[in-house]
This record gives sequence, C-alpha cells and structure tokens, in this order.
Amino acid sequence: MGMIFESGIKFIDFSKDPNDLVEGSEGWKNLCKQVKEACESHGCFQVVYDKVPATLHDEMFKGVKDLFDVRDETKQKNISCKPCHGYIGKDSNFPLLESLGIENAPILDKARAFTDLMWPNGNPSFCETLNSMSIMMKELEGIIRKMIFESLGVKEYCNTNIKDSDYIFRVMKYKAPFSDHPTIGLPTHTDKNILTILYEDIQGLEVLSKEGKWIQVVPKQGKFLVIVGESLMAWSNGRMHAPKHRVMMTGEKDRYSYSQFSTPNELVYVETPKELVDEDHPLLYRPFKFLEYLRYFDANMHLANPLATYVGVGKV
Ligand SMILES: O=C(O)CCC(=O)C(=O)O
Ligand SMILES: [Fe+2]
Repeated sequence: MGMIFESGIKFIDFSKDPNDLVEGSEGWKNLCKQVKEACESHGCFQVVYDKVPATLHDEMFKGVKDLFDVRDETKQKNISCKPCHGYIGKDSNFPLLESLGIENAPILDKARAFTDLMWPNGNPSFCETLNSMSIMMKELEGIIRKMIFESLGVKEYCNTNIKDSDYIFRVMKYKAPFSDHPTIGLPTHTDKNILTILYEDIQGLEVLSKEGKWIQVVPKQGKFLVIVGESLMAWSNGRMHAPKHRVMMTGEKDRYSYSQFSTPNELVYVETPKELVDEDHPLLYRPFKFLEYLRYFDANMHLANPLATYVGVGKV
C-alpha cells in the first residue's frame, strides 16, 4: 500500500478500510508512517476521507457562492481583532482575491453568529452546512494530528495539544483573470497555524517543493489537501516541513475554496517537547504564543523568515 504520486503531491487514502482508522491497527500504523513521510518531505498531501459526503461539498460551494454575492458593506462587518481572521477583500495588490474568516465554526453558535451577520434573516441551511463541514474537517484534522504525534513518538502530548486548539474556517473566492497568462491570486506564503485542511473546486494552488519546483495541486472530488503550518514545524523542531504555496489564476472561471486552520490557543506556548531535542536535533525555536507571533508577522511581512527572526535559536 505505497503512496501514490499525483502531480508530485502525495495521496493517502483514509477510506480504503474502516479498520485503518482504528488506533493501534496495522492499517493505522501504516497510515501514520505515510502521513509522517509526506509531512517531512513535502509538508502536504492529498487525502481521501469519505466521511464527508459529496453532497455536503456541493451544498458548501453553493452557499459560499451566495455568500460572496452579499453586499461588500455587509461582508466588511466580519471583523476580528486577530490578524488574517476577518474579511479580506479586493486588495489593490491582489485584486482577484476575496476571503472571509469564521472563528470556531465547529461551535454551532459561532457559525450562526456569522450567518446572522451576513444575511438579514440569517441563513439556517448554510449555517448547518458550514457547521457540519467544519466539524468533519476538525475530526479529520484531529486524526492527522494524532498520526503525526504518534509517528514522532510523542503521542502523550496529543490530548493537551488538541484540547488547546482553536479553529478558523476561511472561504475564498478568486476572480477569473480572463487571461491565459498566470496571474497571482494569493501570493507565496507559508501557513502560520498547526495544520490546514483545504478543499478547492478548480486548479490554481501551487506548492513549492524542497528542490525549488512549483507543483500544481490537481483538485479531485472528495480529496482534501493537508498543509503543515509553521506552528507544527516549530513544535516538531523542524521535522515537519511548512511548505511555501500560492494561488495562480488563468482562464475565465472564478475559483472557490474553503479551508479550516487549526491554531494553537492564544494562551498556550508553542513549545518543542524535550523528547524532540537532542544532540542531532538542537532546539530551533524558543517557545512562543501563536497570536503574538501572528501579530509580529502582520507587522513584519517584509521579512524572509519571520518565525526565525522572531524566535529562532542561533542561526536558523
Ligand atoms: O485558496 C487556496 O487554495 C489556498 C488558500 C491558502 O493558501 C490560505 O488561505 O492560506
Ligand atoms: Fe495557505
């Protein structure tokens, strides 16, 4: 049951046999190994997780399209005191992109507060879709995180670490550039959070390989893309790779995507466990608080490697 490569991105099947997701089973151990290898080598992989029905994805995209048709003044009401959490719209540098963040959407009241803000009479059906989708994406994220911790030999940290997470759900729209010349939709970046679980309708996302090659992600029905963020990279003492990625747009079709980012709770320190530090793996990053780092990053976007500048130990 080797890993399959599609367009250079590893593909892991979580839905082959239900026993594979039973902790401790042979299938589980095999998946742990595949997930670890993919996160080390590419920092991302595609995963089939058929607990999320295709109809839910369809409803989600329909709701997301309606959402972006809401008046700009209403969308701008979606504000947050946290950087990169609210409304991002039609920035003159990246005019194709529009995006909205929904904090802790797996909590029904939070999802409802968002849909009540966007629609005058709320939108109970989209609220339910959004909430169900974010709960399932949270479950998938939890499984993957468990697999990563187990494969790193630090399973015992899993409970505290999962318990101490927040989630931010983002919906994205990239307007069609009406050109065959690739145009930037979202500039090159690394995610700052723990893990990102992403679903997209049409091609556009590209991931930079360690060898410096841009790899196009080919979206497929039912396949999520999982991306390692800088918090997990730092926590794992650099073992897990946080890849650079970007969105490039061509053609005449708008692109929609949605993702859920797990983020360390703002009160806890992202701190490398002592088990992951030894002579061969000296400590790379000092403990930091996620939200403080996000604010630092927001104010220092010009830096080539903001995390290393912020909390890097020695020359990283
Ligand atoms: O829309 C996408 O496919 C990618 C979005 C992304 O990378 C992000 O929001 O961090
Ligand atoms: Fe990203």
